[in-house]
Order: sequence, then structure tokens, then C-alpha cells
Amino acid sequence: MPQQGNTSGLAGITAGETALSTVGKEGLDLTYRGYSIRDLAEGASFEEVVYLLLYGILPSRTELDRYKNLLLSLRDLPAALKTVLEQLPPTANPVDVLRTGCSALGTMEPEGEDRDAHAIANRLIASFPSMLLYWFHFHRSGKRIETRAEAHPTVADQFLFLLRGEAPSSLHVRALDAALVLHAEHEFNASTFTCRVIVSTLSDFYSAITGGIGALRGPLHGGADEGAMRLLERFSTPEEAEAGIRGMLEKKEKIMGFGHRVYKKGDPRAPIIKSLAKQLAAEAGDRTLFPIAERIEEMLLSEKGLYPNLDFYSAVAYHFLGIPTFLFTPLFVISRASGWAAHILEQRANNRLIRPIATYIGPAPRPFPKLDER
Ligand SMILES: CC(=O)SCCNC(=O)CCNC(=O)[C@H](O)C(C)(C)COP(=O)(O)OP(=O)(O)OC[C@H]1O[C@@H](n2cnc3c(N)ncnc32)[C@H](O)[C@@H]1OP(=O)(O)O
Ligand SMILES: O=C([O-])CC(=O)C(=O)O
Repeated sequence: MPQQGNTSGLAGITAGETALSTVGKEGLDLTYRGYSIRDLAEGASFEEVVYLLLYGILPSRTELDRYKNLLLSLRDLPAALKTVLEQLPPTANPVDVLRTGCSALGTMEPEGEDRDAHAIANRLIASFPSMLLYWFHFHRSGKRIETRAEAHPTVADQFLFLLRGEAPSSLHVRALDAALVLHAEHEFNASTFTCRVIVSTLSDFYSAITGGIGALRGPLHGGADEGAMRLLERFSTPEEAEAGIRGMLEKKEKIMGFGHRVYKKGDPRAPIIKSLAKQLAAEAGDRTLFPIAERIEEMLLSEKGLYPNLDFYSAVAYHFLGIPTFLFTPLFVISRASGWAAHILEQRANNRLIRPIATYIGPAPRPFPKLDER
């Protein structure tokens, strides 16, 4: 099919096939393996979604229980990895901590005949929260936390428990669980495409995920949730926000958490995360942050025709879950690791080296001057 329009940044270019999700396909909205994101966010746990992505089917109750137990058994970190985490600076960006943790684990538990891609995917999904919060507490208080948290069987529950050191409410676990579902998979976004490019060279699983983390970190992609929070915190009333955003738009500054490469009429995940954020704000008795966020949303739509993407109200939801802003993007890593893993498996199942070509815009051929002649 001919591809039209401005294709810089590969916009609108079909770069391969996937059976994992539909993003912005007319009449299809966002689905993971055919299931609507609304149904999954409402009715499925993150673990069910990970199973769906990695194994291709929704688990039965018995399969799900077995899978949750498997993930639980993979939460502990090797001693050598704890040492690595302890050696990282307390000032490190926590996304870099996960990137380094992933790469380091790849040297300790490399991919090979006795450790296949599914095993590594499960290991990383189970141990990313452990790595992050082990590093966090060690550098905050010198405490070497136990990461297994047996009494907290899901990733959402374990994450909130390890962060706070006390059992989270069921509303909080459910909200984080749904947020993880919403962040799990999104077709050929920049970080997923990075993973696919890396494994297309027949490189290993850890290298692909490490690269994916690097791509997700940027503020135009997964890092936008932290940018959105820092923006929201600058204002104390909706009126102040309106004036501030107007000024930013006049200066042609980007508003983090708005716009999307594919969804030009709204991100289908945004209303779902917005409704969770609203519930959490109400529970916290908030009368400030949520109204500020809504005013910014109204303004961006009327002034620029821009809609919030997943990151904008994720920031609000995470804030009311008591998650520090610098842990927002690491949470995205924890969830998206499932989508990356599924794409790595899919790429490998029908691999061809990904290697596009460029339009050359450099100088015409010219004589080469020797060093002394320059
Ligand atoms: C989970 C995710 O990764 S979702 C994305 C998270 N990223 C963000 O929220 C960062 C802010 N948003 C953006 O930078 C962009 O909307 C992107 C990177 C997401 C998409 O970029 P593109 O598809 O290249 O959009 P593009 O740059 O063509 O935008 C079209 C116009 O809208 C403007 N625009 C797009 N997003 C924004 C924004 N957030 N704030 C202000 N203006 C914006 C652009 O400046 C451009 O204006 P112009 O035509 O006057 O130059
Ligand atoms: O698809 C994209 O370009 C970015 C995005 O929303 C995601 O990765 O969830």
C-alpha cells in the first residue's frame, strides 16, 4: 500500500506485522490480542495480561494461580546483583538503575540452552520491582529489604508494599494493577521497536530489554509522566494553570502528557486512567490537583486540539497512590517489559534483520585532502 504524508520520524510507515495489539486501527481501537483495553483494564489483572501477551491465551484460574506463584518465586535478587545496586549512586535516575540492573542480571543469568526467552521474561517482570525498591531503600535508609513479600501476591500489591513498608488498601492495589494493564503493550512504539531492532540482529534478550528501557526513558515517550507531574506541581489553582499553559504555548513549549504520534483524536487509555485518577483524588480529599489537570486538558483541546495521552492522568493517579515522581517512569518499565518481551518473541518467530535505508542529503563526492593539506 502506498504510504503518504510526512513520513519523518517514520510517521505512518508500516514497519512490520504484529498479532499483539491494534493501535488506532479504524473500528478496532486499542486491543491486546483482540481483547479491548477497556475490558482488560476493568476485568483482568496485570498478571493475566502478561500471560496473555507472553503465551497467547488468557489463563484459566489454575493457570493463573500457577503463574502468579512462578512470578513470586522469581522475585529474589542474586547477591551479586544486590551488590551492584548498592554500588550505584543514590542520585542515580531510577530508570538507569533498572537499565543497569537488567544488563547486570544478563551477565549473571545469561540467555542460553538452560534459560530460554520465556524464563527471562518472567524473571525480569518479577524482579524489576525488587531491583528498584531494593536500590531505593538501601540508599534512603541503608535498609536491605526482603523483596519476596509472599503476602503480597501481585506485582501491584508487592510494589506498593515494598515502597511503603505497609499493606496497601485494595483500592490502591486495584488502581495500580489497572494502570499496569494500561501500560503493558502498544504496538511499534519507540521502545518496543528498539527491542525488535536489537533482537533482529540475533542479539540476546537482555540486550533488547536494556535498549527498550533506554528508549522509554525519554520525555517524548515514557518519561512524559514525570514531566506531566512536574508541570502540574507548578500551579496552585486552575486559573494559574490556564495562564501558565497559555504562556508555554505562546513560547511553543511542549506540554508533557499531551499529543500522540498515532492517536490524533484521543488516546483510548486516557479516559480509563483519568477515571482511576479521579477516584484516587476523591479518596484523598483533593480539591486542587485534579481540577488543575482538568483545566489543562480543556485548554489544550480548545487551544491546540490536543488530547491527553496515557502519561498525563497516570501522573495524577500515581501521585495519589503516594508514589514519588521519580519512580513513575520505572513503573512504566515494569509494566512495558511484558509488551517488549512479547514483541521479542514475535520478532524472533519470523525474523529478518531490521535495516532500513536513508535518503542521502550530504555533500556531493569531493576530493580528499591529505592531513597536511587541510
Ligand atoms: C506513552 C507515550 O509514550 S505517549 C507520548 C508521551 N509523550 C509526551 O507526552 C510528550 C509530549 N508530546 C509530544 O511531544 C508529541 O505529541 C509526541 C512526541 C507524543 C508525538 O509527536 P508527533 O507525532 O511528531 O507530533 P507532532 O510533533 O507532529 O505534533 C503536531 C503539532 O502539535 C504540536 N504538539 C504536539 N504535541 C504537543 C504537546 N504535547 N504540546 C504542545 N504542542 C504539541 C507540535 O508542536 C506540532 O505543532 P506544529 O504543527 O505547530 O509544529
Ligand atoms: O505508541 C506510542 O508511540 C507511545 C505510547 O503511547 C506507548 O508506548 O504506550
